[in-house]
Amino acid sequence: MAKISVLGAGSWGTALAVVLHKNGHEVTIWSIAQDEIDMLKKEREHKDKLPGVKIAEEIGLTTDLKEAISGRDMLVVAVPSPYIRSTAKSMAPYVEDGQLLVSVAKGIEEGTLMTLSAILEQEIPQAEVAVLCGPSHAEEVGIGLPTTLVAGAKRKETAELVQSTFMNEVLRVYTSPDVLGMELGASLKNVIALAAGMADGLGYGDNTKAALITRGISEIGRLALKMGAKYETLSGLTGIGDLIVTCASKHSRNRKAGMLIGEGYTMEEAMKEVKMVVEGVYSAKAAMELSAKYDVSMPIIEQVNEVLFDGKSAKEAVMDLMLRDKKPEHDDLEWN
Ligand SMILES: NC(=O)C1=CN([C@@H]2O[C@H](COP(=O)(O)OP(=O)(O)OC[C@H]3O[C@@H](n4cnc5c(N)ncnc54)[C@H](OP(=O)(O)O)[C@@H]3O)[C@@H](O)[C@H]2O)C=CC1
Ligand SMILES: O=C(CO)COP(=O)(O)O
Repeated sequence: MAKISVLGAGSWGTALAVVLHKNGHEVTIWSIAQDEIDMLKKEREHKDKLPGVKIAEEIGLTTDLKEAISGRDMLVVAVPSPYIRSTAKSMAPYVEDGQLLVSVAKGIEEGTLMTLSAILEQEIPQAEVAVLCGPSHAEEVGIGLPTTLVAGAKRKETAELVQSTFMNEVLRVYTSPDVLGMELGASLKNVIALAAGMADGLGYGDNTKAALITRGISEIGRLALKMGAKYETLSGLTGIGDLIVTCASKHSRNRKAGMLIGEGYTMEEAMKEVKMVVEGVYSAKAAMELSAKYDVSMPIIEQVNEVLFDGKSAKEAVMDLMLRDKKPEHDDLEWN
């Protein structure tokens, strides 16, 4: 049995805390927000963000970061990407040498273009950092529906430790050394999911969705490979797998926000309506900057940026995608 704290009491942090407690670990949830912790202590359920999932009495709840970190075998970092750096800075003084941090959030930092594990490593150099992601909505993990994830780390033993800590009969965890590929897949898919949602909001059909998923992984893959990620990762659970679930699921926050924008909401109105974090909005500009930096064409992500930040209508964005210059499906396939 390990002593584990989950930092971030949103839907994902809560669902993972419930899993870890069911796996027999001693679990504490930390949140920056006192009112959230007070509510969770009273209700033992996150009624807004994860209704129907009970938080057992044995799961500790605190806003005291030092208490949450000291003496823990593992710290699961589940705060949304815009707060990763500030949370890491606050954590740093309390993290012991070699203490294991598992990043479960998805995003790329605007400006620095850094992945979240890289931010944790920069701010808390004494820590050992791993990532855990894959096609997984908190709503389904929280009630124990069969789900697969991937634990990534530089060291095989670290990935295997994360694997055995989270794995159970309804949560199958694989391992991977390709942390960069995992994090790029996990964060960029959110931007494509906004586009998939917009298509739904416009009343388009399954053909459009399939096109966005397929051409979406194609542009994510182009960039990720150029940045050093592995092809296998993009064709695996944290690449195409996560993209499929986010573009198709009724639980997806990014798809929901996109759908509202397709129906005519502004980005701000859509984010307010979804209530939970819409990570694709925060990663969209970073994705565009990466596309320029690595000189990779990312037409869907470009159109999503124009809709989010330049006032372009979703319908016009789809038209612009359809009317791009004629081209082969795969640039590098040769005719005999
Ligand atoms: N939900 C899911 O199914 C999955 C989510 N993820 C990823 O996990 C991450 C967390 O998502 P999720 O749990 O859904 O998010 P939620 O929107 O459900 O929760 C966000 C949490 O962050 C807290 N928060 C707000 N401001 C700060 C701050 N300044 N510093 C630290 N924490 C703050 C919120 O507190 P308050 O409520 O008080 O505002 C809340 O507890 C995201 O990167 C997401 O992409 C990954 C896989 C699945
Ligand atoms: O990353 C997630 C699921 O894998 C959460 O984001 P969405 O809710 O937008 O799908």
